[in-house]
Amino acid sequence: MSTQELTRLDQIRNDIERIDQQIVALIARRLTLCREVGPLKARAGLAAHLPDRVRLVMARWMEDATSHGIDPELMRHVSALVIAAGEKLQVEAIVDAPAPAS
Ligand SMILES: C=C(O[C@@H]1C=C(C(=O)O)C=C[C@H]1O)C(=O)O
Repeated sequence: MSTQELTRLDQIRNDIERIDQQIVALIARRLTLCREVGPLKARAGLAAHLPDRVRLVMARWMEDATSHGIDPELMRHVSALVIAAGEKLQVEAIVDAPAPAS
């Protein structure tokens, strides 16, 4: 491998690591919002898991994947994991939430 190629490999790996940090930060932000929505939905009598909404959100991830030229099946799996993690946090937030003043 030439010195030029080794330099390029280093650059690419640095870019990948930066992107990984951004992905984690964005997922953390999304999960924080999902947690916040839990008690609001509970007060509105809505379940943490809403199948119609999940279908819509997953379809959007998959459409976006297609428009970026990547496999929508990858995003089906990723979105399912991210959504399930958010729903778990919602349930925990509902259990932890103080009872509303009547
Ligand atoms: C965040 C919500 O709650 C759940 C999580 C969703 C998500 O992570 O996108 C979508 C629907 C619900 O199953 C919501 O109702 O908007």
